This record gives sequence, structure tokens and C-alpha cells, in this order.
Amino acid sequence: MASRAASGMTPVVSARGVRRAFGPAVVLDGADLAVAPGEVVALLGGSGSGKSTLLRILAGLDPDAIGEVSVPREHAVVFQEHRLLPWKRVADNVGLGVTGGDVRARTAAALAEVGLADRARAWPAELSGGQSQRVAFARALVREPRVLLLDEPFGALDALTRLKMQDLFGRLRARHGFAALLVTHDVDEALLLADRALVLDGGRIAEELAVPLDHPRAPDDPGFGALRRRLLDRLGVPLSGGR
Ligand SMILES: Nc1ncnc2c1ncn2[C@@H]1O[C@H](COP(=O)(O)OP(=O)(O)OP(=O)(O)O)[C@@H](O)[C@H]1O
Repeated sequence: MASRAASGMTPVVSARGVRRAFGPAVVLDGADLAVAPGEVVALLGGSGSGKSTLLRILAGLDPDAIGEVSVPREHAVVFQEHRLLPWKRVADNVGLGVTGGDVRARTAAALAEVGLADRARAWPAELSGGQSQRVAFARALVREPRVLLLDEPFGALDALTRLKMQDLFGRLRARHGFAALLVTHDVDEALLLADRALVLDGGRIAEELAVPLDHPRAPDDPGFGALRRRLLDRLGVPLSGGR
């Protein structure tokens, strides 16, 4: 489990030699990464280190990047903000662009999975922030993705809602087996959800940490604190005696 992508299995997501500059500022300078089928990889790094830039490149949203990127067509992206269309009802947002005769049934199933079966006819403006992110996940799920690309999907939520969404993510992952690349600022979130954590620094993946803990996880599990200290250390965060 530790480093499945590195253990010889053909990755479902790969990036090699990715370079991106904005004017004179080189943000990515030969970044390489690989995600194995079904693997959840957290991507951490300081503010401005290029996490979102790398995720956008993997999502095919940045035509000006250099390097080799391989991501299956069956991928979906969830951003920090839900990006729902305000003039479409929840179910129509979820089913937007989905093809096939059973779109309505699949949309209903996806909404049920995120706990919003009863909000299909609601407008986005009638939802809370957490509910809106649930809809964003339903919109991703209905596409039956092999890969989820997630850019701080819980970053704008209050602490309690974030914990509930992290729990939901864990259950969806166990049921669907998708792989995911999760950009996050939150060390605990990385350790709760990911099989591996990567640290982006200096334009490339500078550090890697396997997270060999059983699911479901909690911050007071044996071994969690030691992994937190190692990850904070790799992020260059000074460790005080109390941590
Ligand atoms: N379209 C753009 N034009 C110019 N500069 C950009 C553009 N997009 C990103 N940058 C710059 O690239 C750098 C990396 O940005 P990015 O958003 O990828 O960082 P990040 O690691 O996701 O940061 P944060 O954790 O603060 O969200 C920043 O210095 C940012 O200002």
C-alpha cells in the first residue's frame, strides 16, 4: 500500500517533467508524479508552491504547460468553490453534460450517495456551503470517474462540516475505488484520507511520505502523531516541544 505507484503498477495518472512559468516566475520546474489505480495521493506545499497550477495542468485546463501528462478521460474535478450554475436546479447541475438514457436515475443515485436525495429540485442558492460541495461531489460521481482531481475541496467549509465531508469522501472512495489527487493545506486531512502525501517545493515534488494506516482513521490513532510530525517536518514547519 505504501507506494503503490512507485512499486511497478501502471499509474492511472502521471506527470513527467512538468514545467510552467508565468512571465519570469518559474512555478513548476520539472515536476514528476504518479498515482496508482485506486490510490489517494495528497499534494501539499507552501502557499504559492504551485499545487493548484499542477492540478489544473493534470485536469487539462492549462494549454501553456510543458511536459508529459497522462490522465484518463474518465476524470472529474472538484474545486474549493462548488462552481454550480445558479440558474439550474441541483439535479440539472449534476446531470449537466452526462450522456446516456439513464441520466435521471444516475443523477438521483449520485445525489442519494451524498445524502441529498431530497434536494434534487432545489436551486443552488438554497443550499449551504457544505451541501453545495456535496452536489459538486455528486456531479463528479455521476461521471463514474477513474480519477478525481480535488483542489482544496473542503477548504472553505467550517471545521465540523469539513470532518463530515472527509468522512463522506472516505466512504465514496471505499465504494467506488477511484484514484484521487487531493490538493490540501491541511496535514491532518492528508493523513486521514491519503495513502501517500507529496510535498511540492522548488517547482517539483521534493518529499514523499507513505501513510500506512488502516481506515477509518482518526487523529488519535496510534502512529498518526508520528506521521504528522514527519509530514510537518518535510513541510519545513518547525516542531515545538508540545506537538
Ligand atoms: N494565471 C496566472 N498568472 C500569473 N501567475 C499565476 C497564475 N496562476 C498562478 N500564478 C502564480 O503561480 C504561483 C503558484 O500558484 P498556485 O495557485 O499554483 O499555488 P498554490 O500552491 O496552489 O497556492 P495556495 O496554497 O496559496 O493556493 C503563485 O505565485 C501564483 O501567483
